[in-house]
Amino acid sequence: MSVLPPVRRDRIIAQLPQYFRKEAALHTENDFNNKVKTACQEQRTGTVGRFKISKVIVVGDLAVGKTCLINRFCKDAFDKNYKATIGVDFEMERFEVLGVPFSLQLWDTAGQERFKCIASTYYRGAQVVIIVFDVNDIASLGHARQWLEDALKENDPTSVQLFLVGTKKDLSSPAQYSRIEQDALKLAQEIRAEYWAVSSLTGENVKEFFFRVASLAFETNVLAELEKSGSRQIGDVISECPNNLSVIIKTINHCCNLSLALDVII
Ligand SMILES: Nc1nc2c(ncn2[C@@H]2O[C@H](COP(=O)(O)OP(=O)(O)OP(=O)(O)O)[C@@H](O)[C@H]2O)c(=O)[nH]1
Repeated sequence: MSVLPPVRRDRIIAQLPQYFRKEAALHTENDFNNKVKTACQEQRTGTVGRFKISKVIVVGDLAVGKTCLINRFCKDAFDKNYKATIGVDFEMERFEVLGVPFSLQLWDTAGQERFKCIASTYYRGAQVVIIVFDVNDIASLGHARQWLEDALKENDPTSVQLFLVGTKKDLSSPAQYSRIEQDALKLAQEIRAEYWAVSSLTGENVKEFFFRVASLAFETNVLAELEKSGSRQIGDVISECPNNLSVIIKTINHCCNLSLALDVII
């Protein structure tokens, strides 16, 4: 029996949320993968839905707005006073995707240099890396590659899903914003990240962004589970082969000619 309360109604995802910019999206499908949808309908999602929690790390320069981004989504709160994160902090967020429970563990890490070595010890095991920069501070975008490199040192680069997120959109004029967006899109394409721009002050795009993160992480996890169970089936067949082969060989030995043996086997 589950002791957890039901998932909040505003954390239920029934449709794949769309990307922010087509040119820097992890994928551009309009809907969840068909195999994933079928697996969810048939309740064949393996560990996803029972034990699976995806680890998400949020990294980026100091004061770019990592804590505010997480707090806007998880607590619907915004604090205009800056309080540096010391080391790390984390929030759990529960979703229901295509009827299946799914949780994200959101790790808020410190951007300040002196706390970086504590924070980096928590990078390991991340399935999603969110690199945050301030759209009003081009230097913070320039440092994104270094944050990525540090995060990937602790993780398998081929299995991590990357997001590049520009914050504080409310502080930037449309002209200023569109200039930095060009650079951000270019970088996102180069590092194969999905690009988003948000404001934690107004809440613009914050929920959409985290719904997209949860959905893509969920989809990847279910596909991995399906692959695992598929290779298990092939493995089972292979492990049965020696038996089948020995039956065939024995049958051939007992029959006086090959065509008779084949008749018996088939
Ligand atoms: N106007 C505006 N201010 C923001 C926004 N997001 C964050 N801020 C402000 O930026 C400052 C830094 O925000 P934090 O979320 O604490 O930054 P951080 O990246 O977590 O900082 P570290 O913990 O030091 O790494 C705070 O004063 C916030 O109020 C936003 O979307 N709009």
